[in-house]
Amino acid sequence: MTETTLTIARPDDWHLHLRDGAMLAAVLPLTSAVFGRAIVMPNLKPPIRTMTELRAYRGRILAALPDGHVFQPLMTLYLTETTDPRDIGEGAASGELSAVKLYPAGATTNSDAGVRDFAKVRPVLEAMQAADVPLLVHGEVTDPAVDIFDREAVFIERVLIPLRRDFPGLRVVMEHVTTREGVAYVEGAEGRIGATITPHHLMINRSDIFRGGIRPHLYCLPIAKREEHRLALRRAAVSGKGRFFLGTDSAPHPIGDKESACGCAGVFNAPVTMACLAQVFEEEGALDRLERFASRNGPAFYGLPVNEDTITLERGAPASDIFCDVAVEGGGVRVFQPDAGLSWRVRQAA
Ligand SMILES: NC(=O)N[C@@H](CC(=O)O)C(=O)O
Ligand SMILES: [Zn+2]
Ligand SMILES: [Zn+2]
Repeated sequence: MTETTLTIARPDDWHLHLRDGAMLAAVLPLTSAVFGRAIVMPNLKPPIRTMTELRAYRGRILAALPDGHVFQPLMTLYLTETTDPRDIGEGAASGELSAVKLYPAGATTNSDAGVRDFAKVRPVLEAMQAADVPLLVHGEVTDPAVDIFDREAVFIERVLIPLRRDFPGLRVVMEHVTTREGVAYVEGAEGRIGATITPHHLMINRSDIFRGGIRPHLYCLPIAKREEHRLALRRAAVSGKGRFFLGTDSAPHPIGDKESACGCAGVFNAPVTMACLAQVFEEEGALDRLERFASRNGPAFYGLPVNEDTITLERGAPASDIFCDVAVEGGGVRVFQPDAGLSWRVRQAA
């Protein structure tokens, strides 16, 4: 008999963009209705570079939480060539700093303040290794000579392997892994490494971005790759292996910024993440391993307890308005919509 409901420990999102201001207020409730915690990305304009900025941003997130939502934002600092190593020690000691994010300068949305010269951030990486603060990497090289579809694999060879050799005790997460090479590296590497996987990279390949015309709402970075890579990501996600866990990379942008002559990168999936995952895990015959991917492996990697309460997924079409644009002053945000539709939904509290 096929299951019609699935109850799992409340999931967490280990890679989320909440933005700020009106956008934060519009998108946060869609995450906090379902997820217990999220690693909040620091690529605001300007980015979150100091513990003072981090505390203020955390306060704005908590202030934007709807009544009745129990949600813990786990805060990150944006690594720059001028990051103060003392901020790392202070943030780790107080428990306010969950991780530090490395954006190679120019790699993605709001990454201009990122790292160009890795020698300049060595003292910060040393402080992180000493205080056991994880380094989260946007793993793409920015060398324009490297083809966009190869940038993740080249990053592993040119940046990640040497960096981990120099800092063998540093905990590292390859964020939004998109390739067979990324999966193979994370599976085989020694030491403490994990990888987040997004729902959209489990559902689309690069051809989908151009199916019937150019579809800017499927454009994100790292860009979706060939089908063989999507299948490798699926195998990793459903494997149950502790190194792979959910990071939605839900990245809202105003529709006008995506539907543009130079559209920006990011897929907004927060309202449909768990329905998408139930679909993927069912297709893979692995619904029994969804809880590990979404609720257990992440806390284990970050050294946190699994959430004590649960959510229930049920078979059935999601509410008809789930794909409606999310209203934000100055223009809406388009929700990720798989072509095949969705046949699971999160049960709403009675
Ligand atoms: N993933 C994306 O395409 N965009 C993210 C940045 C990022 O995670 O690289 C964003 O902030 O919009
Ligand atoms: Zn990224
Ligand atoms: Zn991201």
